Amino acid sequence: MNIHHDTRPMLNLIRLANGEGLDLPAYESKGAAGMDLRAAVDEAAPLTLLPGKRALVPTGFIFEIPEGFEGQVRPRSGLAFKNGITCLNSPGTVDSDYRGEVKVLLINLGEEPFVISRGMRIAQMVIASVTQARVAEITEASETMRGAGGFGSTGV
Ligand SMILES: O=c1ccn([C@H]2C[C@H](O)[C@@H](COP(=O)(O)OP(=O)(O)OP(=O)(O)O)O2)c(=O)[nH]1
Ligand SMILES: [Mg+2]
Repeated sequence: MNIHHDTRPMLNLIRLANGEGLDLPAYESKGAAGMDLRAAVDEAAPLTLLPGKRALVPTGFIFEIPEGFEGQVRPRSGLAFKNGITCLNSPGTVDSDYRGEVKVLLINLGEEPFVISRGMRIAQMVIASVTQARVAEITEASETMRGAGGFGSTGV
């Protein structure tokens, strides 16, 4: 018998009151890296983001990111290209121990007001594995060819 076992990490979601009726965050194509996040703004009160302004937009869900992973909140290129809408803290970091509502910090870098209505796909979240390092203070760094050269030291 052929047993198909889904080995993908499990992402548990808790729907909050403001997420009532919203589609679950979802991968919009088979190979999509990120799941689209929807705006959990009030149906009767869309959010207007004026040029140059920012807003923390709720998603309506608590994400239980599995241990050893993070959620990266990234802009959608279509909104960035067409409307100048991006994530100010891109990529946003959702820690695996965070138990608050995931929110998206959007900024309008465009020239027109942008209206965010309920259910609009405003950003995407990529689940990525994380390595935590141990930290040790030392007095001398090991020698390398590069040394302290950086910020364009190798030329263009
Ligand atoms: O785009 C984002 C970024 C962060 N968060 C939540 C989840 C994350 O685990 C928490 C803290 O984020 P971060 O560490 O980036 O912010 P901070 O300014 O360092 O806050 P804190 O002191 O709470 O860590 O805020 C979001 O919901 N969306
Ligand atoms: Mg932090």
